Amino acid sequence: MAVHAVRLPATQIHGGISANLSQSNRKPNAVFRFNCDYSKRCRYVAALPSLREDDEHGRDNSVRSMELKKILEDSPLLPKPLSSSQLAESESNGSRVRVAYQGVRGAYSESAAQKAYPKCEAVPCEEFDTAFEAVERWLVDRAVLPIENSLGGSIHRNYDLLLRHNLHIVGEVKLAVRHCLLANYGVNIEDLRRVLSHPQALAQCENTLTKLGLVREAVDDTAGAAKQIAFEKVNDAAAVASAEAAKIYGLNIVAEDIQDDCDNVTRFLMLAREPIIPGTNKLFKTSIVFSLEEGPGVLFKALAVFALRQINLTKIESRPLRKHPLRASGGLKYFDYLFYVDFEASMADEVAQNALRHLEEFATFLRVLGSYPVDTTML
Ligand SMILES: O=C(O)C(=O)C[C@]1(C(=O)O)C=C[C@@H](O)C=C1
Repeated sequence: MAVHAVRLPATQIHGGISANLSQSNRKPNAVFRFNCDYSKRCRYVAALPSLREDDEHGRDNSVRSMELKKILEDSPLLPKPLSSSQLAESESNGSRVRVAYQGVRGAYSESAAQKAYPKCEAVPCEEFDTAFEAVERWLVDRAVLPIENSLGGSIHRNYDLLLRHNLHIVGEVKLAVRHCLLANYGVNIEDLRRVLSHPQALAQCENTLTKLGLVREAVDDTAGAAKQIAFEKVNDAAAVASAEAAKIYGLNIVAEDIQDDCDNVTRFLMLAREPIIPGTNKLFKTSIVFSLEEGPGVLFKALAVFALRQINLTKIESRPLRKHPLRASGGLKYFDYLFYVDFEASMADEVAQNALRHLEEFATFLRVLGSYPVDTTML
């Protein structure tokens, strides 16, 4: 068993995090952990004979202590002291980082977590909120959550949670999503009446599912749907999920690439307790959220602060301002909104700082959610 800085009941360490997070909100003692079995180490050290003046072969103490040192250094059971190069490496590949994602094993979000932090320990969470809280309470180091999809659009829940929680966006990762139709072995496509999946996944396969005439049933995540089909051994239903989920839950792929467009990409956000220091050495993006007074042209004016400075906007999303969703004016009621904007510039760029200073002059609220490197990988 790995030694974890945050002690959780075994079910939480191995089985993911459920919605009840009240058990632990302590900070860990150390950020880095060693993958070493300490109980084995104690047994190993105790088994070593104690140092005497000389041993049965007549070797003196200094020779023996060198041998001992070598044994201890070479032992795979003992942790090696961390070196600076290891620290730098673990930061770049995410090793030893615990990353929360929503769903069960085999979910696309798990693949996104692994793409973002290649050697991380991916920790499944029941809900999006749980993943946010797990980071806030130091149960994990990061969360990787979907924010938008090229076919299905925005994942509104996560926009709302970004504002409700105090995490920072430290990166983004784009994942090509290729859906399969999974059923139990022996079940043919003609036997199917129902299909289970995450609502986003069902929406991304709208055309295929309509052609097949299947009744949609929404569940928490794609891999959860696959798990349910396998565990309940149903023969009239299939799951929309990944080929990876088929392997994990022992299902048969009855149809491949069933998404409505071959370019089906989901963008995920990497979230952390602390922001990263924005740079100018690569392409950066900044995400902000703001609200405005009601009135003609106010949104036009807000977006002009970027246009005037040649700053490219990559996303704009509006969400109801939950605590004050309606505003009364002149006997009429207006909806009140929050605007989420992503723009292509780093907060280290003076031009971006000027744009936000300008926006601040008339925005009723403004928060920078993060300034982070753009995911430029080709999909
Ligand atoms: O259900 C999953 O596998 C997820 O990771 C969730 C999710 C989403 O929320 O959009 C992620 C990627 C796909 O777009 C479909 C579903």
